[in-house]
Amino acid sequence: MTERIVVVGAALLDGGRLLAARRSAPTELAGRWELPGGKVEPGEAPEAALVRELREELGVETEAVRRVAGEWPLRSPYVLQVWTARLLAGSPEPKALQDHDELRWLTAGTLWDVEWLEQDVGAVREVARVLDAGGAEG
Ligand SMILES: Nc1nc2c([nH]c(=O)n2[C@H]2C[C@H](O)[C@@H](COP(=O)(O)OP(=O)(O)OP(=O)(O)O)O2)c(=O)[nH]1
Repeated sequence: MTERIVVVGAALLDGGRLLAARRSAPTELAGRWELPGGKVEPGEAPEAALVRELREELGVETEAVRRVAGEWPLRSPYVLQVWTARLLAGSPEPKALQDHDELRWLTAGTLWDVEWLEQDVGAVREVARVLDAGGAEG
């Protein structure tokens, strides 16, 4: 059996905008933009990993809303799965606390203004469909 480890990416949506994060490390990924998130730990639900990672990396309180259809291969044994997410009432604004050096809220019209990690492009295309359909609400 091949081991497969899920990396959860958050499509954090707020007012029709998506939060993109620029990686600061490791060198081969630094400077490129991604969906904030990280590795799901053994026995952890992906939605819980998403909430934990966003708290650690961005200092925000969030909830996962729904899975975005699809799964994207990363460097073996990792695969990227994406959930839409929203900020809970009273959450602080996101800050680049860990792993990132810049954050940007993107609209459907500015989604491709940043240089996404190549392996994220398929996922961001799916998120674009969610944004076009009106966001995470509902
Ligand atoms: N978070 C995130 N990671 C991504 C994306 N695309 C992509 O290739 N990756 C890669 C980068 C890393 O090699 C891996 C996730 O690792 P990470 O460093 O964000 O996760 P983590 O906080 O759990 O890592 P660790 O330091 O605890 O090992 O997946 C993406 O959109 N979001």
